[in-house]
Amino acid sequence: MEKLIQRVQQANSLLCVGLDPTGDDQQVARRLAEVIDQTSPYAAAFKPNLAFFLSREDGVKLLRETVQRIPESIPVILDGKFGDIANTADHYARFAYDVIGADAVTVNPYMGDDAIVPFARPGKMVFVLAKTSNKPVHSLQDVALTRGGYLSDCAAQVARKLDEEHSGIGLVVGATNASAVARMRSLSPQQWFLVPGVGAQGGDLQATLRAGLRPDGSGVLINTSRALWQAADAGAAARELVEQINTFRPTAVPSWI
Ligand SMILES: O=c1ccn([C@@H]2O[C@H](COP(=O)(O)O)[C@@H](O)[C@H]2O)c(=O)[nH]1
Repeated sequence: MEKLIQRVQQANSLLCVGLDPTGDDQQVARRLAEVIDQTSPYAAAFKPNLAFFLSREDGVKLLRETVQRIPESIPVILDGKFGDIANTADHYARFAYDVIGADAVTVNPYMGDDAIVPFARPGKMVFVLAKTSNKPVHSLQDVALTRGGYLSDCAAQVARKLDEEHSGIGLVVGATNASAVARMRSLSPQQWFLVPGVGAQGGDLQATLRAGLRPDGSGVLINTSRALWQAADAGAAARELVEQINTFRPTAVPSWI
């Protein structure tokens, strides 16, 4: 978390650059290098999605090389949506942190605390799926509880409890439902949110930031993947997005000026 906070301050950015590489192997290697190099000045974090690498023959090698290309000062969140019993989760954690060199992961909380805790190593961050961005059917997350609230609230409560015990536990909250973002923020006033859904999924940036930003103008990482991958100039697109995000937060002078 310290690395993330330092980077957010250094770049004056809450942008998470998603890396969901598509195309043939040669194109992908070239485009990954281009996107990383062009967007690095504006990135608070990078988020490679594991599926887009594992679907290639040399996917793990490509993922390692991708992470190695990212400047050391910028946190890498490996979006693997891991979630299994503790001894299996421990192997996923070794893969993410020791093999790949990630600073953080995404985890599916459905199997409970022991699916999450092995990832909570000192100096690492864990983003727990709470209210995801996909629409429209949330037959589990939107189940209404008899005590009030929704099943997704339980994920937020588990993440908050684990954050108090281990620190560095945040939430994944989709940008496609601003009122859910607000509800998650009321349940987790201090935790970091990883927020996908802006760009290709049509999430409302302004409404999301209004609902999700902490009073200090931080605590939210806005992820966008396809919109940057497909941009003619990924650097310009990233910069523009950072500027839009910063109009909704108290800003310092960006480092790139
Ligand atoms: O709720 C979630 C959790 C994760 N994702 C992931 O984020 C990116 C979004 O990509 P876009 O191209 O910006 O739509 C992708 O890797 C998803 O797997 C999510 O979208 N929603």
